[in-house]
Amino acid sequence: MKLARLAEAAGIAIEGGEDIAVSGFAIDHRKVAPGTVFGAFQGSAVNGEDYISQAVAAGAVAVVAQPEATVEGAVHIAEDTPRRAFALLAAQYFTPVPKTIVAVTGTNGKTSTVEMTRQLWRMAGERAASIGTLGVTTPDESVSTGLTTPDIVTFLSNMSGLAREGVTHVAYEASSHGLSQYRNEGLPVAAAAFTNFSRDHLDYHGTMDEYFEAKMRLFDEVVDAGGTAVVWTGNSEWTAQAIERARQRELRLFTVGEQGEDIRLRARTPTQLGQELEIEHAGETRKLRLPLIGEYQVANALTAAGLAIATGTDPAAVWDGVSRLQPVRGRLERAVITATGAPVYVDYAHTPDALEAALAALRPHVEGRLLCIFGAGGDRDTGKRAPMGEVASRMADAVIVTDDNPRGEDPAAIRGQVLEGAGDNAREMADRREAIREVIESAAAKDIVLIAGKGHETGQIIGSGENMRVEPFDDVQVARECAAQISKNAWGATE
Ligand SMILES: CC(=O)N[C@H]1[C@@H](OP(=O)(O)OP(=O)(O)OC[C@H]2O[C@@H](n3ccc(=O)[nH]c3=O)[C@H](O)[C@@H]2O)O[C@H](CO)[C@@H](O)[C@@H]1O[C@H](C)C(=O)N[C@@H](C)C(=O)N[C@H](CCC(=O)O)C(=O)O
Ligand SMILES: Nc1ncnc2c1ncn2[C@@H]1O[C@H](COP(=O)(O)OP(=O)(O)OP(=O)(O)O)[C@@H](O)[C@H]1O
Ligand SMILES: N[C@H](CCC[C@H](N)C(=O)O)C(=O)O
Ligand SMILES: [Mg+2]
Repeated sequence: MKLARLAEAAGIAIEGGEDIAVSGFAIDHRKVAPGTVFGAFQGSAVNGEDYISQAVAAGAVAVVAQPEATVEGAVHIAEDTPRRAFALLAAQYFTPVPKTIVAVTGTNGKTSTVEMTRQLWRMAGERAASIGTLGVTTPDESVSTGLTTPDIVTFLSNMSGLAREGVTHVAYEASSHGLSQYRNEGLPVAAAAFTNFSRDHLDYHGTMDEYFEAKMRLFDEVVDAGGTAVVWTGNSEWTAQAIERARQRELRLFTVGEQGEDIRLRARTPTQLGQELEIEHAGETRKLRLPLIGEYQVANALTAAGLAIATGTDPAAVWDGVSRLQPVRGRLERAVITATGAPVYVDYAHTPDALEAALAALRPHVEGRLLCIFGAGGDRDTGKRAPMGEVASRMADAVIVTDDNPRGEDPAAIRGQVLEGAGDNAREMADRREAIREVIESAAAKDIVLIAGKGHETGQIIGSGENMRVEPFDDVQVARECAAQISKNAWGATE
């Protein structure tokens, strides 16, 4: 494909390029091969512009970079927002793409919502996939990408790969990092959802307002003009602002929730294994059985239903699908029931709001004590730690603060910061496996155990840079091993 043609289709002005053939795109100079367009971006760790000459030496035919950057020996595509221009250009190269694409943003619930949207489409007979924290999930397999929002080249090539496999519907998760770094751009996005907004990632965004602005790029710029904004109507001021932004862009507004205009949640009754919902849609009231526990999953399931309906799926098939939704890996996943009969749940709550939602989800099912084990990640927003301690202490009966990916920080210092917000019912225990073992051992028949923070993760990240190592650790698996070991001991079996 010729550079000039790609640029023209992307609406980017360049001089020449008629004879230059493009054979790929890269944002890391180590991935440049002859014929590559290189995106040189200023990052938070290094400046990609420092690698331009090495990229050209490796065969880059064009470099998308700020006007001030020096490019010799290749076409300089000079743009003030090079990440955006690069995305638009690359999107012309990675084709075809699935015909129906939707995106989900919000502090919590993105992974659950994209996964449920995928399930609803699939049950309605579409070939559907999702992209997010759990990786790329297609009708045939699930492959992890490492990040919630992959880099732009991986993202676009995944999208066209999915289209080539015959996938027609994709729901992707738009994290605030991904949005602010233009990691998913350039594709037609028919509908975008906003789940909720609360504290996280202030290490990166600085203030709540800036964090919100990053998310709002989804409504302001990424979703198609004339597309749909699906908004879960929590009670927060942020929801109202998101609705206002959708109005300003003249998007079709589709609101969901207790105050929802399009899908109204009229009643919710927890049952032993799920919940009964009464909803109103298109002037009709209907009762649904959601086979998942937790109020927060109602928000995600109905937001997913909104996305499916907004993209033309038959509502009858959507409502039928809601009653058959499968649990999302690591989100209130029941790992095991202890020998005494206490269920042990694993959840990915890693913000104060999510921890509150997860504990609130379990509370109606608790007849004895609610026991909670969690930690906070290193090299991440430090200000969320004490509020997480406060929430856990307030909502659970007993709390153990342990380690969760300490990365480059001193784990004891992280635990200390969490404990600053916690009360007398909380204590610390560095070793996560030990903490899980002890709680499972002490859990009585009517207790419920929540192990929060790592969800689907399969490793404990310790150290950073060259000293970084990942020790295998899977909360679900560890809980099962501990429960099995304890029941074996209880029955007097020998090793
Ligand atoms: C802070 C952050 O988000 N960093 C991400 C970002 O890096 P950056 O653009 O700042 O890159 P940088 O490392 O400073 O390098 C600048 C540029 O130079 C290039 N480079 C760099 C070195 C070199 O030798 N040659 C070279 O060309 C890099 O490819 C890059 O284009 O872009 C990189 C490529 O896309 C990501 O790998 C990297 O994710 C890091 C590893 C990370 O930990 N990100 C986390 C915080 C993250 O993004 N999380 C969110 C999830 C949040 C949530 O779910 O709530 C996510 O979407 O995954
Ligand atoms: N709608 C919701 N409201 C409040 N909390 C939620 C909601 N959905 C999920 N949570 C909480 O957040 C955790 C993470 O959920 P999920 O993975 O779906 O969110 P996410 O937005 O993708 O998170 P991340 O930013 O890490 O990718 C859940 O395990 C649960 O504790
Ligand atoms: N995507 C989130 C996940 C955090 C999960 C938690 N286990 C941690 O490591 O903090 C982040 O990168 O902040
Ligand atoms: Mg996610």
